[in-house]
Amino acid sequence: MGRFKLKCLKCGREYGQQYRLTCENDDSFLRAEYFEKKLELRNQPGIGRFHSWLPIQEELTTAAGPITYKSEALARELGLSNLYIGFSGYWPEKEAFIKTCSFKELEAYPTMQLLKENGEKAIVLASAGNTGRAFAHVSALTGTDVYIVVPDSGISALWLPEEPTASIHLISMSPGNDYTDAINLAGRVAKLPGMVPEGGARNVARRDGMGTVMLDAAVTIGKMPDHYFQAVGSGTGGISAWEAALRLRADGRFGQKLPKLQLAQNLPFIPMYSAWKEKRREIIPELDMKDAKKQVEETYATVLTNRAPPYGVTGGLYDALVDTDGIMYAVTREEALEAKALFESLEGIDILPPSAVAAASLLKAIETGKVGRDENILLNIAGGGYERLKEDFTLFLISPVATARNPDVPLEELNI
Ligand SMILES: Cc1ncc(COP(=O)(O)O)c(C=O)c1O
Repeated sequence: MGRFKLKCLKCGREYGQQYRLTCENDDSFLRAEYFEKKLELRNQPGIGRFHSWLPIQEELTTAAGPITYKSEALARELGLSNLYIGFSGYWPEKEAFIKTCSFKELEAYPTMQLLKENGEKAIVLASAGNTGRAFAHVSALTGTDVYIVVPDSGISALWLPEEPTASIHLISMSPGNDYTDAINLAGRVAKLPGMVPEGGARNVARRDGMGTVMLDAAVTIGKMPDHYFQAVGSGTGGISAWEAALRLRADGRFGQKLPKLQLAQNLPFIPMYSAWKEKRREIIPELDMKDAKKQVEETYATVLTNRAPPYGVTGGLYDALVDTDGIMYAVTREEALEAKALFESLEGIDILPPSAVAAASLLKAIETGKVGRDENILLNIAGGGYERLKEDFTLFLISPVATARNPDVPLEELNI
């Protein structure tokens, strides 16, 4: 028996339960409509708790999942009385067991499960680093084949807390290619027979997996937070938080006001910030990311550099920002580094660069009066605990099976 249907957000066309990324009529997002309208927590240790709103049949049993806790030290320092930290990473003392250290693992488990339930064999994705690591880890655990295309800047992020398996096929790109080049090459590889494109933000399993950060926060706090802080590159996490909030609102037990999305990009690469500042649905490359490749190279949090984010598409980040009366921030490298040091010294766990950008945006929001001292604030620390993980695990680098010169190389050359 099915648990959900897919619905096109533009034309309303409905599809049954399947691995589908697009509507046949238009380019809008599809959204999962679950038959369970109330969130009913399952007795699982991690993300599987939120089975009600994950697009899969079988419950996930992994210990990896989002955790939420109320900050004391950072909250005191910032003068906030209800600051909650959503932490996706490794921090066993807080029961956080995401061993690839980012919320991308929350996307990977339901996506790979949905793939399996639909009888598909191999999935193809592009990654700036963290997503690839997450999918490689789940591939190592499940044996499902993954083809991961990563730009040179992301290769050092492709490590695992276990020995890599033959099911992981890593394709690197030579220097000069960025994340968007990796997306373009992955798109071509995905057209080979037997391959399924992962789909990025179009993949409902990815979005609803990431949405569990908001669900966990609402369950922990007892209601939806007033504000949601996250650093964005594609914006998928922001879209996911919004969609999760829509479901929580319809549930009725978690409040009726949608959390205000407060999202950050890292200077100098800030296309969505730049477009949203003018309330434009379109990103205009000449205005919003002039000299994009150079900007990308200069950006501290490299995973936040997507040149083709799902911003203007129906159901994308622009719609999420409009619906939640959202705000975007542009954060400098120095601001991020300062916020990282502050967070780590007060909260006692190391965090990844994008999380530092998110923390810096919270500091800006306080300075400019964009949050009230007593409001419920959710700071999504979407990646962290890497240093903590190294204390407990040996890490293994994944070796590429091929290196591509550019996104247009003949695929035979890659020998995959
Ligand atoms: C730790 C972390 N935070 C934030 C992001 C941005 O995610 P998105 O823009 O897809 O929401 C990423 C992307 O890789 C990430 O790895």
